[in-house]
Amino acid sequence: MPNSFRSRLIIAFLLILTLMQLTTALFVLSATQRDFRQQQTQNLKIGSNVFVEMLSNRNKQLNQSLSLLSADFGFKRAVATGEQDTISSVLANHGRRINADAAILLSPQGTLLSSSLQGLTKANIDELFALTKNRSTTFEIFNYDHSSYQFVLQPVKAPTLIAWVGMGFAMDKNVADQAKTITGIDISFINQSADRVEIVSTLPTAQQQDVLAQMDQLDQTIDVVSDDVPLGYLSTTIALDNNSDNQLAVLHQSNIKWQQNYDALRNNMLLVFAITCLLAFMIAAWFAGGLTKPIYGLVNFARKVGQGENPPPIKGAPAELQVLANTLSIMRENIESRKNDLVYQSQHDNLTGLYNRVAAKQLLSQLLSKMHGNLVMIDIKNFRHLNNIIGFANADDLLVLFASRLESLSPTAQLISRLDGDSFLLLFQPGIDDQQLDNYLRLLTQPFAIQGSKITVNVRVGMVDLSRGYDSNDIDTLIRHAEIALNQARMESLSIATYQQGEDERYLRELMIIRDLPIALSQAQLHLVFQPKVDIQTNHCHGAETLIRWLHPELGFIPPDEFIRLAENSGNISIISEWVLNTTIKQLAKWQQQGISLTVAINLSAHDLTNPQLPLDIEQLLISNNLPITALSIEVTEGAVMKDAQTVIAVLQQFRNIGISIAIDDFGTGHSSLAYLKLLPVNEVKIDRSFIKDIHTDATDLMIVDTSIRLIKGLNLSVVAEGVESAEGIDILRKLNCDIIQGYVYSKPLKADDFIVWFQQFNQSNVPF
Ligand SMILES: Nc1nc2c(ncn2[C@@H]2O[C@H](COP(=O)(O)OP(=O)(O)OP(=O)(O)O)[C@@H](O)[C@H]2O)c(=O)[nH]1
Repeated sequence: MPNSFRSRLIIAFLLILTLMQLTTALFVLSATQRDFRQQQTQNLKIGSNVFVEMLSNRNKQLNQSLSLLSADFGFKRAVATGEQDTISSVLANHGRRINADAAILLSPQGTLLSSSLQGLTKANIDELFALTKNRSTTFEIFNYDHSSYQFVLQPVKAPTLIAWVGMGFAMDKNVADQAKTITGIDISFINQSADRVEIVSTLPTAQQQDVLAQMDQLDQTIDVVSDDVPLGYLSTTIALDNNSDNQLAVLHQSNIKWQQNYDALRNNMLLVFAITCLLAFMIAAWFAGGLTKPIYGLVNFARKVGQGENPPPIKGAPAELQVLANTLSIMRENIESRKNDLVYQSQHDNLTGLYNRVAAKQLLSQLLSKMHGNLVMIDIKNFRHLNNIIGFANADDLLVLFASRLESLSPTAQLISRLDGDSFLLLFQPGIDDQQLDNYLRLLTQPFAIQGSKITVNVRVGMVDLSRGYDSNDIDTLIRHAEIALNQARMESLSIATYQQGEDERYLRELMIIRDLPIALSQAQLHLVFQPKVDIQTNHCHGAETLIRWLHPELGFIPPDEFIRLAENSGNISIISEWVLNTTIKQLAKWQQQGISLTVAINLSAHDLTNPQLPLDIEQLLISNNLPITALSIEVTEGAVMKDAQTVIAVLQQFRNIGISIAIDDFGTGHSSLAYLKLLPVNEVKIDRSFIKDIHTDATDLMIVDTSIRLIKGLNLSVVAEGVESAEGIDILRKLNCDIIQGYVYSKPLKADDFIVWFQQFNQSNVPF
């Protein structure tokens, strides 16, 4: 079945038409057939009546002729006198006059007196009398010698009955032809007896035989018509004698003419049918073409809409299709607009309307064809805190104002995007110089009016110089470099940091260190070493400073400064301090059990020093390990104290109160002043190695250390010199009245077991340096 609408329409049209035509033809042909048959039957009936009438007329003719004969005086005398010649002559003359085929004279008793029929028997004569006596039809047929005769018998009276005279016509071919001439219908006379059947007919010989062969199909009721006896004829039968069915007249109405008419009608109808079909096909094709053209137009229209095109409106289409096309157009517009919305949303930040990270990356890859300018990442400092203070909704408003200010400031950035939270990425081409950036940031951080209040924000900036060479495949690298720079600014508390070559590797290393630190603790990659602290006045070692070491499986030895700084920045320092504290105490307890008493100093970070609970926890730990409070001392850097001096001093005071000794580490390297020392509850000050290591050669260092020792001593604090590497150094420091020395000159930091061996040997030998 073809698929196209047009073909289906044509087929449907033709099917309907064919069905209608076939139905009509069926009705017409069957009505015609019925009508023709009725006409045939009617013809047959009329023919039968005419035929019967014809026989009746002939009967009358016979009667009249016999009446004249029996009234004829000469004839009566001849009969009465028995004049045989006269009788024969009169009978012959009379018979000839009416063309009778048979003439007989019988005595009143039935004896044959004269006859034109040879061999007439007594039985024949009895049959004739019987016919005459039982006369009931308008004619009587006498069967003689396998032939039928229409026969009439009348009495001859003078005045009494003197004889019977009879005459008859043979039912022969002439009669049949006559009847056919009058009725136009073929006729057959059939005479059947026990031994033979005779037929006289107007039909051709072949059909005559067919009739005889089909005798059993003939119904002898006059009104009943038999079909196809013989083939191509309707036949009706008239029984000629009353008593038997031996003599029949069968009328045959040929239906050839009717069949020809019928065939002609059928053929004409077929012709009309064919022509109508052809015409119908042409009309259907034309009509379907007209009907489907706008539909195909619509299909094309829909296809183009489906391909995302905007096709022109369909012209000349019916209103319904026009509505459909318009609906499709509207649908396309809606889809387009929704797609645009989606594209916009996928590229823009919902809150500020700036480009988002995805769009920023795409745009950067396009804009980076010009290899110059600066990529600037701006982050609002402590935005989390600000969120908490002014509330999320107000912080949102602030971000919106911040974003629109970014767009309004000069120099105008080619790309302004919000990467996430409080982080923005800007591309300046052809670059922004330091002064312009300072100015830009100054204007950017002007107070924002939020709910009637003025909110000031501080920002930090990570910057990348694009002239270093990035291409469109390096966008992720480029953004990471900006993040590294920003992170550096965050770590180093700078406002602006610019990415330097190589920082990427450092950044990755640092990320790895930060990531691996917690694992390192649980997998025992960290261990403690102990560096002796020797009292140079007594030449005795009372204790050591414990230092942490990390042997990373991939990076190897990681300097403690590096990972401690990273742990501090990443907020992991407390887990290191906790580990150091626990491990040291465990080691001290072990030594204690071995009868070795000494004081080990641990380093605490700025973060640890803001925990007011720490001194009590440490005290508790010492007690629970049966260690004296003097077993542990703490070292803190100037920097750690300065970060939050008030809180730290309070915590230090607690340490002091419970009897834990406190040392200020790396003295001289920070920006603290001696004035602070006075306020700090410390016992000891450690002069940084940078002043000590060259003390025997560098007069300035000597002078600084001398002055420092004097001042520290003036505050009643012990002095520790770090990084002493030579015996001269010891001598000088001893002369300068330094109390304790820590350095390679005695020992580098040692693992616990090595340290304790060194410790015992040193104190036993007690050899002065
Ligand atoms: N109001 C608001 N806050 C957001 C939005 N997106 C992220 N934030 C918040 O922004 C803060 C960003 O935190 P951080 O990246 O630690 O930023 P910070 O507090 O400025 O920290 P530093 O950058 O180190 O100074 C988090 O508290 C987020 O919940 C936002 O759309 N609206």
